[in-house]
Amino acid sequence: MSSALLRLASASPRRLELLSSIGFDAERDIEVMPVDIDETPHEGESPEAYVLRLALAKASAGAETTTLPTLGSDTAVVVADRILGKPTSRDHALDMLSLLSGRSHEVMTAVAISGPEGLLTTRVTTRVFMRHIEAHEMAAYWASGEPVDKAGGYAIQGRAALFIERVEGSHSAVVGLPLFETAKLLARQGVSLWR
Ligand SMILES: Cc1cn([C@H]2C[C@H](O)[C@@H](COP(=O)(O)OP(=O)(O)OP(=O)(O)O)O2)c(=O)[nH]c1=O
Repeated sequence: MSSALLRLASASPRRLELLSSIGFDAERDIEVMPVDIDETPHEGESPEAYVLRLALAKASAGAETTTLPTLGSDTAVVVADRILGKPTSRDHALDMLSLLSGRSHEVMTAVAISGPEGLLTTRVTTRVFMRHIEAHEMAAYWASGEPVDKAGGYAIQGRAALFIERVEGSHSAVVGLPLFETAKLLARQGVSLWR
């Protein structure tokens, strides 16, 4: 019988790593079950509503086949009211980096956790300040392979740290899961980190 404490409805290796970093055993405590949902924003949907809707959809879909508390999350990069998803091509990635270069933007991450208390949610917005990125740096960054599966086409936990002057808010939320807020929700659902 599985002794897992939590189902993670996510294909993101970052979310699993983040949960491991606060004391979960990735193999024993977490059952990973990615769910496939349509991530297209609705017409006129605000970025705040968008990330919350997707986190709820992931948690709900993941919870259908388990009695374990189930976590779904979504991260979006938002600049000038535009939601930047994951780049679909080199040009798309370079366009995104050009938009982000030399200014600040917001990263919104929503988390939904189902469990005995029903569906609990939280949303964290973090401001990320990027320096100007030269065209040759953007090209080299794309060639590194890092932007591919990242919202906004960059990874703060990787080489994009070279471009990021500072962050106001939650660093872990930018990587994919706001750990402080997530641990509070988990505790409310009866998932304790201190065993
Ligand atoms: C901005 C940023 C995003 N990301 C990643 C986190 C997420 O994995 C991804 C945002 O896409 P999401 O759609 O939130 O997540 P996902 O598709 O990877 O996984 P799932 O939907 O199955 O949970 O971008 C970083 O790793 N570093 C960063 O600095």
